[in-house]
Parts: sequence; C-alpha cells; structure tokens
Amino acid sequence: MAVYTRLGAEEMAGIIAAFDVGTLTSAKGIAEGVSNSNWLIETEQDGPDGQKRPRRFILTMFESRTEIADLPFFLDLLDHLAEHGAPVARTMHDCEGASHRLHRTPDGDKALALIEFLPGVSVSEPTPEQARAVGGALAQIHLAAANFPASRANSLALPAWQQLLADCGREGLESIHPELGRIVERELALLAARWPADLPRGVIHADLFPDNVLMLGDKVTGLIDFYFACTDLFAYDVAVTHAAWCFSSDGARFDPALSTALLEGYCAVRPLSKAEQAALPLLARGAAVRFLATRAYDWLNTPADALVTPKDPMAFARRLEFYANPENARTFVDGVSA
Ligand SMILES: Nc1ncnc2c1ncn2[C@@H]1O[C@H](COP(=O)(O)OP(=O)(O)O)[C@@H](O)[C@H]1O
Ligand SMILES: N[C@@H](CCOP(=O)(O)O)C(=O)O
Repeated sequence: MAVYTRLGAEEMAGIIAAFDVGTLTSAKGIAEGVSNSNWLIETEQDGPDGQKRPRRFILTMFESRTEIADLPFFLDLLDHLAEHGAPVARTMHDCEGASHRLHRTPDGDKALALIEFLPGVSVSEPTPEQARAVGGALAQIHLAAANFPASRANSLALPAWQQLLADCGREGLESIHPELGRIVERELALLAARWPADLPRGVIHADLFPDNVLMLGDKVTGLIDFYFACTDLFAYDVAVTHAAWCFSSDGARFDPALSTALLEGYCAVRPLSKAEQAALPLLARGAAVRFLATRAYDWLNTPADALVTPKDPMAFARRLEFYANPENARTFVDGVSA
C-alpha cells in the first residue's frame, strides 16, 4: 500500500477547494506505489451548459524520498512533455497558479500536487508488442524533453549507490544473501572504473517500471511517476527500462523476445549510436545495482510494522548476474539497429 499520511474528509475537501476543479465527491487511497501517498479524487464541476460533470484526478502527497525543491522540475516537466505530445499527465495548477501546495501534517509540512487522471492499467505480464510500445514511448520522452530548459542532477547515481550500500554494511547485505556483499563489492569497483561519461544525455525518467506505465491493449496511455526524473545518459534510461521489463519479476528468467521488442521500439524513434549500444551491458549492470541498492537499504531499514512491503533486492541481484555474464551481455543487445 502507499498511503503514508491520513487525511480526514474535511481536510481533503479543503485541499481540493484550493483548485478550480469542482466539489469533492470521493477520495480513495491508492494501494499501488511505494514512494508517495496517492488518492484517486473524484469531483463534480459545472459545465458550460450548466450540467454537472464528473472529473477524476490523482492527488499525490510527496513523502521522504522526494525533495520539495525538486518539485518545480518534476511538475513543469510533466506539463512540457504533455504539450509536446507525450502520453504524460498534466499538473493541475491551483487557483493561484501554483503547481504544488504545502499542507500541514502531524509529521510536518508536506507538498501536494493534483495530477490529471489518465486511463489505462499497468501490465504485469507484458507481451513483446507492449514492450515495443514502451520502448517507443521512452524514446519519445527523451526527444520531447530536448528543449526543456531545466536540469536536475541524478540523486541516485553511482555515489548514491555506494552510500546506500555502505549504509547497509557487509553484514547487512550478507543477512539478505550470503553472496551479496561479495557481488556488491565487485560491481561497485567495476562501475566506478568504467562508467561512461561521454554518451548523449538529457532528461530521463529513470524508473520506467511496468507499474509506472498505463496501457490499453498495446497502446501506452500514460507514463507516470516522474519523481526520479533527472538529467543523465539516455542509454542508462534504456538500461533501467530493460532491467525493469525484460525479466520475470523475481529476476530469475530473462525474456529475449521482450528485450528485442523493447530495444527495437526505442530505436525506431531514437536510434542508439554504436557507442550507446556498446555501453548497454555495463549500463544495465549499473541499473541493476541502482535498484538493488535502494531495495537492500529499504529491506534492512523498513520497520516491521510499516504499511509498505519492501521489494525484494535479490530480484535485482539476479538481473545483475545475468548482465555480468559476458555471453548474455553480447546477445541481449541483438536486434538493436544503429
Ligand atoms: N496520472 C495518473 N492517472 C491514473 N492513475 C495514476 C496516475 N498517477 C498515478 N496513478 C495510480 O497511482 C498509483 C501510484 O502512483 P505512483 O506515482 O506510481 O506512486 P509512487 O510514487 O508511490 O510509486 C499508480 O500505480 C496508478 O495506479
Ligand atoms: N521501481 C522501484 C521502486 C520505486 O518505487 P515507485 O513506487 O516510486 O515506482 C523498484 O522496483 O525498486
């Protein structure tokens, strides 16, 4: 589940009244997601013909992993991408024109944003055609953000992986799996020595997992959860999306048909250069370490009574072992056309 902060009915009505979106008729906490609190909001608003019409939105309350100072970047990016034809939800600005508001809670002031509701569902067993569409949508946002004026450093890049994994400690990692300390040490050394700096970069999503893509059939209707978006290597975003989409969720089984379709879908919109293709296996190892790091940290630090189930770090250790095998590294980029 992901509703970390309770909001009473009157409190919720007061929040919605700050936006020109009609009167609140229902607010339901959304179980999916792990980072922020989300509610499905329904309102009724007078239409131009005087008839009441129903409207839907997502209300997000930003919790500890999102810095309030980063919100203008994330929320302006949503508006920019939507204006450039990408399947992304717009931010509803409040009656004073602000994209987010602060709300007093027992745990201190937290930021809130009201986001356009998009139709669609997140797939759990993607087909190759769905993976192709997702690859294309990822490339579309890379291109659509080209003239977005703001930038944001990736706060979950290599130094953050090193810090999170150091905070876990060797003992902590070995309590998750006896081999994990050794694997992490090997990978961090390799990534620090070989991470590429000179590949094409721009705004990336950085967390395009199936639960962050809404689909109807084979069509992508919405890319959501841009709250890790940042300026980094485009090919790293391809690697993150590859790691997220092309394996069984426990990471034990790689699906070559999904891999080929995802990469072909991406390259049909934004071809990967030879240098980007060559870097993909290493970037995919980095992507696997990035999710291993946050998951291992949460695994060891989430209180037992917390209302959220930590995700399994080993699912990304298994992906890491796949990408680290030179035989797999050679074959998984097959199907990419320059
Ligand atoms: N714009 C949207 N339109 C429709 N549903 C949405 C939208 N944004 C979020 N959701 C729903 O809310 C859930 C959680 O949102 P998400 O942004 O992924 O939260 P978190 O940041 O906690 O991961 C999603 O799985 C989806 O069901
Ligand atoms: N995609 C990450 C978790 C990030 O959580 P989200 O709920 O904000 O998408 C993972 O799978 O580890």
